[in-house]
Amino acid sequence: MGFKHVSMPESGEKIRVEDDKMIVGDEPILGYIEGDGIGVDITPACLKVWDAAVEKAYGGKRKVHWAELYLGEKAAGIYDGDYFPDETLDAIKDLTVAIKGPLTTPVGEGFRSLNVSLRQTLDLYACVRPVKYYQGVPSPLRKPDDFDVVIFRENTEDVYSGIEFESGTAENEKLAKFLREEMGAKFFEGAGLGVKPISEFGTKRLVRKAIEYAIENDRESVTLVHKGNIMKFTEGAFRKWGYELAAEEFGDVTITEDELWEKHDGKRPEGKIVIKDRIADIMFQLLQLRPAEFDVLATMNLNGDYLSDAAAASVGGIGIAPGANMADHVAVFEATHGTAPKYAGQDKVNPSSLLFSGVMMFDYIGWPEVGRLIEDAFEKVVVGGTVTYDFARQRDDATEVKTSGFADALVEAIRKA
Ligand SMILES: NC(=O)C1=CN([C@@H]2O[C@H](COP(=O)(O)OP(=O)(O)OC[C@H]3O[C@@H](n4cnc5c(N)ncnc54)[C@H](OP(=O)(O)O)[C@@H]3O)[C@@H](O)[C@H]2O)C=CC1
Ligand SMILES: O=C(O)CCC(=O)C(=O)O
Ligand SMILES: [Mg+2]
Repeated sequence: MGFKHVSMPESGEKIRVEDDKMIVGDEPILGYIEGDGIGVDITPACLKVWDAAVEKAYGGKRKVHWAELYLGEKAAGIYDGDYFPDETLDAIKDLTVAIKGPLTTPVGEGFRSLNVSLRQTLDLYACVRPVKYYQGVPSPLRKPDDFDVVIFRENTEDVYSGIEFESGTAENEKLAKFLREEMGAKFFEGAGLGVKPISEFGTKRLVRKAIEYAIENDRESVTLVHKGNIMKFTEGAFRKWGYELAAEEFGDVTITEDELWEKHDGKRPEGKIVIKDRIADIMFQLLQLRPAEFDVLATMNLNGDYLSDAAAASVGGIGIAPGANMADHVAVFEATHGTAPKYAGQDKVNPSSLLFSGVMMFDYIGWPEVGRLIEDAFEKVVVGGTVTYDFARQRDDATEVKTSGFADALVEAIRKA
C-alpha cells in the first residue's frame, strides 16, 4: 500500500487475520497517533515505557515497530488542512491495531468529533473501558479495592452519532413541521433537534461482545444500563434486546437476576453469568456505594461516556482510566480523557490513561507479560510516592513529578523488576 505521509517502518511485520484469528509475529508494526493538546506530553512518555516493558519481558526476542499515523491538528498541518485523512484510516485497517492520544472537538460549532467519526468510519462498535483500583492511587471510596468493572459502551449510535439539526436552519424547520404536523409531537418553537437511533443490530452486537468478554474473563454478571423508563423505544428497547440476545445466544451460560431469585434464592449457580439491568441514574449512585455488586456493564453511547468518567473518578480520575474502540478485527486503543488544553505542552499530566490503554493493547495482541510488568511498576512507583500533579494534590505524602519524570520512574522500575 503506497502512503503519502505515513512512513511504515522498514522492518517488522503487519498483524494478519486468518480464519477469524489474529496472527502476531515477534516484531509487529503497531500504529500510533500522538493526539492533540496533552498528546505531545503523554504519547512520547508512554512509547518509552511500552518499549522498556517489551524489552524487559522478552529480552530482545520481541520488539514493536511503531508507525506514526496522523489525525487531528497534527494531520491538518501535514495534510493541507485535512484533520481526518483517508490514508490514516487505510493504515489503521491495514495494521488492524493502533493506539491514539486524545483529539480536540470544538463545542457548539465547527467540525464534528473526529473520535466519533473514527469509530463510525471503522465501525469500532464497542468502546471498552475497564475501571479498577491500583494500590497507592488516591480514591474517595472507603473500599476502593471493591471497584473492578468493565464498561462496554455502544460506540456508533445514540444521540452521540451526530444526527442533529440546528435551530433556525431549513432542515430543522422541515423536520419540526413534520414532527408537529404528521407525528403529533409537541416542543418549543425554534428548538434544536437531535435524533437518537438505537437499533436491535447495534444493541445485540454490543451486548454479545460484553457477554463474550464476561465468559472469557470469568466475570459474574453483565448489567444492562439504560433509561428505559423514560425513553421507552430507544433505551427501553436496548434493555429488551439485551435480554433477548442473552437468552438466544448464551442461554446455557447465563441466568437472569429474576431467575436467580425465583429459582436459586439469590445464589449464583456455578459457571452462570447473571444478566441484570439497572436504570442509568441510580447506576451512578450504586457504583459509588456498592461497586462490588457490579462487574461488566453494557450501555449505550451517551450513558457510557458519562458513566466511564464518573467511574474513573472513584479510582483516581480520568488521568488513569484506559479504553479501547473495538470492531471484530480492528482495534484502536485510546485514553478516556480529552486533550486537557490548559496543560498542553507542560509535561505535567498523568500519562497513565494512555499507558494502561497500551496495557490493554498488549493483552489484546497476546503479549500479557508486558502489561503485568507495567502494572507492577505503576503500583511500585505510585505507592513509593512518585506521582503526577493529579495524584499529588490528593496525597500529602507524595512527590510531584512531571509526565516525563513519571515515565522515567516507571522505566527504572521495569528494568529493575
Ligand atoms: N477520546 C478523546 O479524544 C476525547 C476528546 N475530548 C476532547 O478534549 C477536549 C477537552 O475536553 P474536556 O472536557 O476539558 O476534558 P479533558 O479530559 O480534556 O480534561 C478535563 C480535566 O480532566 C483532567 N485530566 C484530563 N486528562 C488528564 C490527565 N492525563 N492527567 C490528569 N488529569 C487529566 C484535568 O483536570 P483538572 O482540571 O482537575 O486538573 C482536565 O482539566 C475537548 O475538545 C473534547 O472534545 C474529550 C474526551 C475524550
Ligand atoms: O470526541 C470527543 O471530543 C469526546 C469523546 C468523549 O468524551 C469520549 O469518547 O469519551
Ligand atoms: Mg468522554
